[in-house]
Amino acid sequence: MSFEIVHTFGFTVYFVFLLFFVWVSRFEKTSPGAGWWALAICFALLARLLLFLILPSNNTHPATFAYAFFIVLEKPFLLTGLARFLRLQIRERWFWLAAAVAELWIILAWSTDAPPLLRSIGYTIVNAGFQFYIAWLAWRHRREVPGGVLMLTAAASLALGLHWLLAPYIIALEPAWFRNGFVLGSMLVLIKYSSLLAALLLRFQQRLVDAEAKAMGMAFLDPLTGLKNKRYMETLFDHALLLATRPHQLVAVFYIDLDNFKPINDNAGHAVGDEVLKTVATRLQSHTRSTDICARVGGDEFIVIGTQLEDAEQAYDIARKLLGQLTTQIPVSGASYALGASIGISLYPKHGTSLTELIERADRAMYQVKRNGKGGYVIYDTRAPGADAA
Ligand SMILES: Nc1nc2c(ncn2[C@@H]2O[C@H](COP(=O)(O)OP(=O)(O)OP(=O)(O)O)[C@@H](O)[C@H]2O)c(=O)[nH]1
Repeated sequence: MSFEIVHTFGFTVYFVFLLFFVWVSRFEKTSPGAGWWALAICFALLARLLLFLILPSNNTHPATFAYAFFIVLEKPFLLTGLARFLRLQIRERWFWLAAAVAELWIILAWSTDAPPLLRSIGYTIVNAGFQFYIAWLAWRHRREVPGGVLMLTAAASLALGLHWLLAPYIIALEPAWFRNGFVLGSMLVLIKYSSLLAALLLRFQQRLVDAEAKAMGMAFLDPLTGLKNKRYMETLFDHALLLATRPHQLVAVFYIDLDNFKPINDNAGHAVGDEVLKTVATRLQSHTRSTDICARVGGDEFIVIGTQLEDAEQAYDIARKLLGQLTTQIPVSGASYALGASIGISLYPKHGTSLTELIERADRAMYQVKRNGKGGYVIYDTRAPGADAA
């Protein structure tokens, strides 16, 4: 490949990356780093451009000087970008100090016309050191970005570090390697910047997904108990779940209202009341199937939807089990509290085919238990006073 083609390809790709980084840095809520990486790639681009413009003059001296000078400047920007992106508490001034020492070396070595190997050794060590440090940081924090892209950053940086250390010796032994080394280095640089760009975009996407999940959680979960809330039952509950039951199977809706919860609040305080409600939620959840739904729909009111029941008798068994759990003393901060519960039950499809209908009938059945002295369970009965005509 000719010198011009290699470089033109290199500039174009670097320039596109520069635009990408600038573009991504302008997204609101993007992790920091993109702006620093845009600056870093600017220096890599500038170094290449100068090499391209000066080298054809057949005087390699100013070309390699300019290249060395600008390629060193890329590194502290690159590392600062990574430190900011990963929110690392590291002393960034050491990056700039190392870069300043390398620049001083370059100026002194070139102005005193030191032999090529001596000229390059100072800045190749600093460049390689930066690359190894980037590789180590990216590897250490590889789990913080999905998709393992930071592992790619680490691998490309490690390879670039080795490249920087070995290339001057290889070129001294085999001058024809200069162009191959340049192409190889450019490829590794591109892999590294691609992985950093991917890391930015993946983290951006991860934050969106997390924010969405949090918003959904806040909207449809009860903040105290972590159970589903009333809004979930009204808007998100999948009615198809009820209908998905196999033939000859039932779904039972249990409307649970705690008995004598108010005195706990009044005597022991709201905070203890809250702990009691949390224990109730845990007990309901741990004594129902994972396919069942547990929700808190009011202060001390809960709904459990039991799916795939064989017969109505099984609904009684569940109600008995839940009642047993709720009447077992609840320990909070060294004291123990006694509760009771009134449970009304409705069955799909016998008492309704929509969740609203089933909840309303289970609620009525629950009130029947309350009226009869609390502490029990009953299945909705169309013949009971206040029930709809069958
Ligand atoms: N600690 C706590 N209490 C709550 C919360 N939400 C509602 N409550 C209280 O729960 C109580 C519910 O009232 P009731 O259902 O009449 O109380 P109860 O003693 O169980 O009455 P019965 O159902 O007739 O047995 C009220 O005192 C509300 O203030 C909450 O999030 N935390």
